[in-house]
Amino acid sequence: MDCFQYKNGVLHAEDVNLVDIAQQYGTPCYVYSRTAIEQQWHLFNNALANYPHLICYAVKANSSLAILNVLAQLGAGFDIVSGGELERVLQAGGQANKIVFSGVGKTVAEIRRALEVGIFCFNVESEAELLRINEIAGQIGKRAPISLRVNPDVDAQTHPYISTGMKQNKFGIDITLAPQVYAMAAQLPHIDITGVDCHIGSQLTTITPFIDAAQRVMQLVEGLKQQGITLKHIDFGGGLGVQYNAETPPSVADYAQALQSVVGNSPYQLVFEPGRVIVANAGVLVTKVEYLKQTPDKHFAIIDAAMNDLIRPALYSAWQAVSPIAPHQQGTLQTYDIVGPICETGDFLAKDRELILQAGDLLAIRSAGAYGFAMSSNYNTRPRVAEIMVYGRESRIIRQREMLADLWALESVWAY
Ligand SMILES: Cc1ncc(COP(=O)(O)O)c(C=O)c1O
Ligand SMILES: N[C@@H](CCCC[NH3+])C(=O)O
Repeated sequence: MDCFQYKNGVLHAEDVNLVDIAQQYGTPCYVYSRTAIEQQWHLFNNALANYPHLICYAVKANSSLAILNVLAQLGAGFDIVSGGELERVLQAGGQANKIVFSGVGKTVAEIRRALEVGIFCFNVESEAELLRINEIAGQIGKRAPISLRVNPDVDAQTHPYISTGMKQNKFGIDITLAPQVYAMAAQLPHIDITGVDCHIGSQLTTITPFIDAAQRVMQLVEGLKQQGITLKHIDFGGGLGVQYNAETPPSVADYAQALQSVVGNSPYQLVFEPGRVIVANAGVLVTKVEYLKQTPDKHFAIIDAAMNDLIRPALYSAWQAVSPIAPHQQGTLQTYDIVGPICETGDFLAKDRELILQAGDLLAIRSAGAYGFAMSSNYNTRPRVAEIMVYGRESRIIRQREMLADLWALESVWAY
């Protein structure tokens, strides 16, 4: 079920009218549908029902405590990439023993804390990191569960900035070198080898790169067995794409089926790290048109949200749908660039959209639940916006709009 639908000519989040949301909480604001998140979770979980599995939601996609809490209650594990994300997950009620820790730059303090709370596994991205984890585990009298994140050199056919599984990327350990790094790990006194991991990129819309990578990982796993190294789990990362526009990403069921068939009847626990597919289409950014502006060349709709609130269009030329919340029944269709008030030409949320608009209209930027608020900033001294969660007929504020004083609370002037 699509949780964002028009009812009586007004866009709703579940049963809540988005005009009412804008009045109650102000604009801009992010609005998330709790039901949509739950639906996506169940879709993913059910698709893996026949296999022992652990779904570790990728916290970076949307790390709001309320969203982490919804997923924790559903039994999710979490994929984290920083000490900050670790504390967020614990704060939101997530279980430490369902956390995988990815990322190329884990610090001493982050590793120590993860060992102390007892995470499921470190996804190790280099030999140097492996040695560091071994040393810290030794110092505090623990054994560290690890998997190597391997780089299978597969083209994920996505935007180059979010492709991670090619030789020239900084991520993972070259898969051809992995057998020798596993051999080294097996000799380290404070390391427990538990699995293997691979994440080749984000917003993948075809299944072939996933299958290519999985086949390479399975070859490695077979080779390791001959070396006397038996794994317990295989982590296929995240990356499944969603529909923003005309993409036709594989369904969750087809994706899960394809990967399970590569693994066959092997006795491994399968781990996944989905982010976007769980939350992207569960959120919208609600914004108001401040002005309409016409130049000899163009029509602009200047809105109260900007690239600091949602950077994906500026950063990746990403396309996200723009829906009028209470569309006009009549008026003139114009082709608008939807732009923010920030002093950058790259400050656009959408380009060339055919809309009937007036100043004061409310718009919903769709598919904004993933990598939206999480990537927002205070550029141009703009307070980060409020976040609202909707469930059925109810809405709650899950993050207050920042106040200006918050923005300089940590600063001081140097009176000289
Ligand atoms: C290691 C890792 N796991 C999981 C994800 C989640 O990816 P996605 O949101 O595309 O599912 C990412 C981001 O691409 C990542 O870097
Ligand atoms: N931030 C990216 C996804 C990056 C995934 C991080 N590994 C996006 O908005 O599409």
